[in-house]
Amino acid sequence: MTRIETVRLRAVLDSRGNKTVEADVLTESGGFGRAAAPSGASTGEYEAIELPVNEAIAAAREHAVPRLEGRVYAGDQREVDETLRAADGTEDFSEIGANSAVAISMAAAKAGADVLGAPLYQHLGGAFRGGNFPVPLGNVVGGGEHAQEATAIQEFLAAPVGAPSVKDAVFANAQVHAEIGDLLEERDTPAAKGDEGAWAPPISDADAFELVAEAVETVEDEVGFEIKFGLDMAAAETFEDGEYVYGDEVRSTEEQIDYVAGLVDEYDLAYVEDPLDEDAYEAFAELTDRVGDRTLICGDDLFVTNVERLEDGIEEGAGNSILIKPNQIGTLSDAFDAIELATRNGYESVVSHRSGETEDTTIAHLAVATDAPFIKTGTVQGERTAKLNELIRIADEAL
Ligand SMILES: C=C(OP(=O)(O)O)C(=O)O
Ligand SMILES: [Mg+2]
Repeated sequence: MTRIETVRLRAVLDSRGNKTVEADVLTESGGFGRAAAPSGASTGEYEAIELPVNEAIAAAREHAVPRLEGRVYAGDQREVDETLRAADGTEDFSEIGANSAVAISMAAAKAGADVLGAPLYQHLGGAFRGGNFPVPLGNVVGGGEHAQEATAIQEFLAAPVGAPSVKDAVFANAQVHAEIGDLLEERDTPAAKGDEGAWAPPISDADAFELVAEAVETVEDEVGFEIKFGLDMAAAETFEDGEYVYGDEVRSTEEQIDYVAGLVDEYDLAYVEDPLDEDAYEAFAELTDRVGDRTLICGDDLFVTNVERLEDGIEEGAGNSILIKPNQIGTLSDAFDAIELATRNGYESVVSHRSGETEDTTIAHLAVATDAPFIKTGTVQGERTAKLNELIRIADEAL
């Protein structure tokens, strides 16, 4: 019933104005799914390979599309994704591009859901999913690789952990974003916005901590539930010759661990992503030992949504949380496997967007389908609100 009839690929624009791959999957019974690949700026060294868009499309048309059309069922996600892997023939999708692979994988999932007449999260997660919603981590101030002349730390994230509903959480994050805009104006601090719509003021990290702490406290009082905040330190981007270089601050590994542990306690951080380099399993484990009982230490560039890297992390006790970005690994099945392995081992999953995004909403469904406790998908700007509004619709059973 869900046999794939046609796969169409095209180049479309992402939120940075770069080209990205969009896929349409049509089934013989009239099912339709469309999805587009996101794209990172602070990409991990061990991510699957994103090819130049025209190359990715040409290679996928040559190697993957003929194996899918008329042969594979869109409703059988494992078979779709195994076919993509077989068509590619490499570990890292360097033949057809992880951008083509993930677009086709997600489009097939949507076509499968369409034929079944079920929302995507239910097709992916089964009949018992849809009751739990992720806490959205909202990027409100940022810099690093996402904005020039701004904070050295890549992302300051609002974390409305006490919100009674996903809708309240989404609105609270937007309130924190607005409050920071007001505070910056009051202080005559000019601020552009970074790739994800977060404020990108030309201030030090220390000033940004005070700014975010004040905004979070104000909004917490207004909404009446607990809002914490967290960070994506994207430390692999700042690791040079064995040292962490954040603006004028240079720290050894031990100093970086002390610094982050101090921040966790001073600001009661709920979440710290990539506080250390992408190869620093041991240092991750040391930091997790020190503060893992009171905060999430999340691996993004460390784990790159890769089951093998996560297995190594579990063995060493590195982190207690994994960022899940389907395009880092290339297919939805791989992303599912990483989430399931994480859950079985007490690691929290944070389903995530990329800094370059489209209006695609697949990750909202993936988070609900897997009961992921967190989603990181921005705060404002259309390509971010597309996912947030989809979460609200899912909660409202309005799909
Ligand atoms: C979303 C992120 O940025 P990018 O997509 O640039 O890797 C991140 O580092 O978590
Ligand atoms: Mg990150």
